[in-house]
Amino acid sequence: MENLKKMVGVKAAEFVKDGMIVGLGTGSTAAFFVEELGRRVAEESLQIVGVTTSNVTSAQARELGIPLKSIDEVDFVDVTVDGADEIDAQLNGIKGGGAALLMEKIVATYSRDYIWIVDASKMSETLGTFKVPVEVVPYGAGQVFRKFEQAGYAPTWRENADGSRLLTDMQHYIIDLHIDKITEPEKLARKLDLTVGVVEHGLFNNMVKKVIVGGADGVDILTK
Ligand SMILES: O=C(CO)[C@H](O)[C@H](O)COP(=O)(O)O
Repeated sequence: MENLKKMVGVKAAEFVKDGMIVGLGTGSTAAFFVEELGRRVAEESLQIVGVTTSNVTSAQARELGIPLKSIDEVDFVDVTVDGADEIDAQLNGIKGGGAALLMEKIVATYSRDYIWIVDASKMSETLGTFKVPVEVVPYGAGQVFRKFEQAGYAPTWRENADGSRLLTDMQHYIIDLHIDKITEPEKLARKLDLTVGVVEHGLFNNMVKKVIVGGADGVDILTK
């Protein structure tokens, strides 16, 4: 599995050229992409500026010597490469397994090209195998949780290893929704968008342009 993640991370780095502003995703797969960019910065004098999607990725990029800017310091991002938790046949996806969905969605929104890198186990016909993370402001979060219970979404709080409630980099909570088959991801996204207290959710519908999938037979590139 680690080999597959590395393979797609290195492949995605081929889309990064000198002078680009690059969105740096979050997670174990995106970390291989960032690592490869760091190698090229050090060994090949690759000139790029990174815009990161989490504190963890910022720390990794700094360690590797990749120059960084915030999303507000750039006009746009040339290309963002990120992982995903589940992708359906139409290339809609669920993200946020690493609790970075808000920053990830903001950076993706201002990116001219947006690429996901995954191993083949993340691909499915219909979304729903993975939980849908929803980022909520702490004030009134219990009310939002109850609303999700009443809607039949079987919500759970995202917690740290010690059982305390996880706070995102943006100081919000995550409520995970367990919905079996999400046949209409756009309808669900609209409902979540309209829920007061919800900052963002992990449904990334119609956003990605390319998916690089690593499997036993090598790398496959799916485009939209
Ligand atoms: O959305 C994310 C973080 O919020 C990650 O991209 C997603 O969870 C995939 O991570 P990994 O590559 O470790 O499986």
